[in-house]
Amino acid sequence: MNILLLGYGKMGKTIEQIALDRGHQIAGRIDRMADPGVNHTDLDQLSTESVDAVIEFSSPESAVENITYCLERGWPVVCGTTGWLSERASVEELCREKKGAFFYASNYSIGVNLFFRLNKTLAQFMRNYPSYHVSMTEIHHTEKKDAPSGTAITLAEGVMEHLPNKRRWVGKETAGSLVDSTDAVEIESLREGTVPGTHTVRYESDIDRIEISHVAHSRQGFALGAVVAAEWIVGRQGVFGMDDLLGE
Ligand SMILES: NC(=O)C1=CN([C@@H]2O[C@H](COP(=O)(O)OP(=O)(O)OC[C@H]3O[C@@H](n4cnc5c(N)ncnc54)[C@H](OP(=O)(O)O)[C@@H]3O)[C@@H](O)[C@H]2O)C=CC1
Ligand SMILES: O=C(O)C1=N[C@H](C(=O)O)C[C@H](O)C1
Repeated sequence: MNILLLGYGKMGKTIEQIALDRGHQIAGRIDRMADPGVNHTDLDQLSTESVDAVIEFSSPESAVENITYCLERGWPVVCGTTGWLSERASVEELCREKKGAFFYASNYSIGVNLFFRLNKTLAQFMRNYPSYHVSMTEIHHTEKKDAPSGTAITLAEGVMEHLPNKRRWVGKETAGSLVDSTDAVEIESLREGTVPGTHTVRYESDIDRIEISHVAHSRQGFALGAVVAAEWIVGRQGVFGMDDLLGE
């Protein structure tokens, strides 16, 4: 399969290695260009048939433009970029309108997706124990542009699904300035060295603490999941996520 890489940074390079190991070819590698027009000129030179699927791991500012371009060209897109989800509805709408294929996951690692399920199950248990206060911490490398991480937001959404008194999430720094944050899941974002991604969900009472954590040792799991999603999306039409790939 011919894969176009949009974003050729830490993730793009890891994905390339895994894609080659799995027998795929790289149709192109597009990284940041000073002038966005230059970027598209490069893409315009690729024939539609030379790309079977696009894997997009760029930046919060460029993701929507990149995805839109690919959907217009009829290329299936697997996107891992975080920090752009306020525009998710319009991207998904465009995908349906174009009868295209779009796959998004805040985290492509199988382990994290198991952790998402564990998080929901734990939240279901905790529903009957309101003396426990839920909060989260995510730790990433210092180059990360967005906070909280996309994964932390997905975890907070999983908690909100099962704890009726939690209706939104807030960054820890904002929580302190709110008059009332009792209806919010507080997320602390820490940036340290080269940490690939650590997420902790915590339930704290006066008596004790229950905590679950996922610690990524490298970017391999994220990259492998994205390549598997690209293999899976070819020939499909619609808007997809990891539950479609892994089975509910
Ligand atoms: N869903 C998941 O499983 C995972 C998601 N991520 C997310 O993926 C994204 C990328 O992460 P990572 O690779 O670590 O980040 P990097 O900063 O290492 O790489 C991103 C690359 O994209 C380039 N870029 C910027 N603008 C464009 C553009 N318009 N078109 C193409 N490329 C562009 C950047 O160039 P320049 O440096 O010049 O700006 C950079 O080289 C982030 O949003 C991150 O949160 C990361 C890991 C896992
Ligand atoms: O930027 C990163 O590195 C990561 N981003 C994703 C996120 O925001 O959740 C996934 C992973 O944690 C690594």
